[in-house]
Amino acid sequence: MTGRWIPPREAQNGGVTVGVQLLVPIKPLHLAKTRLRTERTLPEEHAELVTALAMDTVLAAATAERVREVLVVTSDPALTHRFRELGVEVLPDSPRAGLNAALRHGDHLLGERGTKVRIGALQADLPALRGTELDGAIAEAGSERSYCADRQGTGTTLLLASAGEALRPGFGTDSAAAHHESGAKALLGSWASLRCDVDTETDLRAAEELGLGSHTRKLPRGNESRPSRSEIGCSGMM
Ligand SMILES: Nc1nc2c(ncn2[C@@H]2O[C@H](COP(=O)(O)OP(=O)(O)OP(=O)(O)O)[C@@H](O)[C@H]2O)c(=O)[nH]1
Ligand SMILES: C=C(OP(=O)(O)O)C(=O)O
Repeated sequence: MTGRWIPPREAQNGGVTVGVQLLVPIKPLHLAKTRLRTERTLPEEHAELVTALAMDTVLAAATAERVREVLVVTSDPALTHRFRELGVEVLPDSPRAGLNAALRHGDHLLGERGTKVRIGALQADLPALRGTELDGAIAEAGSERSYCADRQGTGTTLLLASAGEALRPGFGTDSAAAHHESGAKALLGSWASLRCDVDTETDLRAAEELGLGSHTRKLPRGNESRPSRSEIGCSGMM
């Protein structure tokens, strides 16, 4: 895909930039979303799936009125190329630095630019995301540090810093509780598309029921008829 998608919004309100800058972290493709991989998954198929999930997430987030800009944080060269082709800014990450380190790094880089913006983090695996639901969550957050839990209630799909503050990400196991303990307000709206992060096949089916974005929707599904990687003599890491 080529061509610019949607330019960052330049709205200003008394010198303060309006809207949230959302950081979307993505692991290198061969390391990401291991729970969606089976023995039968080909490396290039897996890379396409992870890319499609992230593209649908980023493109949907960019349609939200309350989002000024979406920035991908990754060290993956193919992802960097794909997103830059779309006109999405990509911030560099150091390989294997970890999710929270990647987000702190992105927050720091944006802070160095000196614009007074509100920072948030959005998971890259929300392929059914609707911009209107993201808008609803940002509206409910008001100016407070806030988080949106995933549909299981344990993880976090969206973290918003309060305006002018650092993000202080606490992603990882039980991050919803960690963000709650850090003083963030729980966002309680019933935004199914914002809560449906995709870690497993079951999650992917749930996202499918909500309506997948166009990149994920067009991928072939099901690989039961194909021989497994060991059957065709593949070994080692993807
Ligand atoms: N830039 C960056 N992103 C990361 C890093 N670690 C995790 N992420 C991203 O953070 C998001 C949340 O992570 P998970 O939902 O656990 O996804 P995952 O680690 O790819 O999936 P599993 O291998 O199944 O655990 C995903 O979009 C990851 O790609 C990192 O070190 N750097
Ligand atoms: C890292 C997280 O994602 P997941 O629970 O989807 O692995 C998180 O929610 O903090």
